[in-house]
Amino acid sequence: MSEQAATRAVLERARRVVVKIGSALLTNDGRGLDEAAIAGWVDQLATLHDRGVEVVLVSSGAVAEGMARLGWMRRPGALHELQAAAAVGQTGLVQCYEQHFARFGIRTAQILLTHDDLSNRKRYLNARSALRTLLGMQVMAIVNENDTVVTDEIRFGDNDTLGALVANLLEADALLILTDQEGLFDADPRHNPQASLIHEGEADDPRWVRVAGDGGALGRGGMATKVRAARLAARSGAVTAIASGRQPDVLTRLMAGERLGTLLHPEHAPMTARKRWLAGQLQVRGTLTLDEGAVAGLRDRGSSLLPVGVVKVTGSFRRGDMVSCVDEQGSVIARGLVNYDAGEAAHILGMASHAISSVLGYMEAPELIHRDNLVVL
Ligand SMILES: Nc1ncnc2c1ncn2[C@@H]1O[C@H](COP(=O)(O)OP(=O)(O)O)[C@@H](O)[C@H]1O
Ligand SMILES: N[C@@H](CCC(=O)OP(=O)(O)O)C(=O)O
Repeated sequence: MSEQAATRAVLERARRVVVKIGSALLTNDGRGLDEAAIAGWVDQLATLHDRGVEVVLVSSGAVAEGMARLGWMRRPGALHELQAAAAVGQTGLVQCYEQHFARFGIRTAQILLTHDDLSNRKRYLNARSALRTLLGMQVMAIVNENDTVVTDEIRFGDNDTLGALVANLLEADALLILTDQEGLFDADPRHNPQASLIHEGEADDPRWVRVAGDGGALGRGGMATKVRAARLAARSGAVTAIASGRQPDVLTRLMAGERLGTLLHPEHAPMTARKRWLAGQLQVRGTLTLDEGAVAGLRDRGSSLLPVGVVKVTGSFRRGDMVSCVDEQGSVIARGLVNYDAGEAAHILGMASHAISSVLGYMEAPELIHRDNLVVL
């Protein structure tokens, strides 16, 4: 078997998949939901469901449908208006899916998540067990961001990231991202008609970040967030396909191993669930700059981060917050939950751990970040 065929066969074997359908595709050129297209994807999802593939759907479209229902021609800039449009549109979105899945006797459930839900460990575990239970009951879960309650600071914004985190949560075999382009091109085809499609590659390949641009008028993150989503999904071992939702039978063809769209596969062994949860956190409260020895310790030996390897502390964080670890050139090396607040960390940086109690008057822990709470990126 050729290497390409072997790669595509991953999808033939996939038993649990997350399918993400983007705004750019769902929304009939900004005139509300494209119901005929939705009916077509539901037909394919029902086929996969009948074959015993476990599917979770991440669907955008609430804001666009809300705008159409409210008669708004332009996407509002103000957050409270976006929240209102999402509230109006989300009911229509789920109703549309529900009606079409009912043709196949498939029950549906709506799950609205925020970044907070996935960063709080307890709520993350709750979301995971609810989704697993729904899968066990063969219910089609339809996930979206809970746009009505998020603020700019804590929103995913695009649904690619949300799709990847759901793939992580469920340890899905694949993330299938449907959009309005055939896949990832070596330049944005909206501006470069000569751009050519990338068929296969590794999710972590730095070249993809350079070629992936932003989104169109309807979508949010463009290819940049799809490439990032593929990297996130790879952390739990999932392969990501990016393909055009307008291709007839795109989902069933992808799952039959057909060479459609772009396939980005994981290069490394999957991280543990806890490390993935750490890696998925978006809110970072500060930065620790590490010397060369500490960078090598984290990268090559999986060590904890000790104060002696830190040369600079920035930001205002408390014990237990997420901080970023960078090298002296500013490249991000790792991320983790810190054992000391910013003021304490600034006092003990560069010191041997046995000196912590004499400087601070106490010692919470000998390391600034324990290796169990640290994820190397
Ligand atoms: N390298 C690239 N390859 C393909 N599409 C790209 C690339 N860079 C930017 N894009 C743009 O990304 C858009 C898809 O993303 P987006 O508009 O966010 O859609 P969705 O709502 O489906 O997530 C495409 O319409 C395309 O113009
Ligand atoms: N949560 C938003 C979707 C955000 C969005 O458009 O994301 P994307 O489909 O990734 O471009 C909505 O339902 O309108």
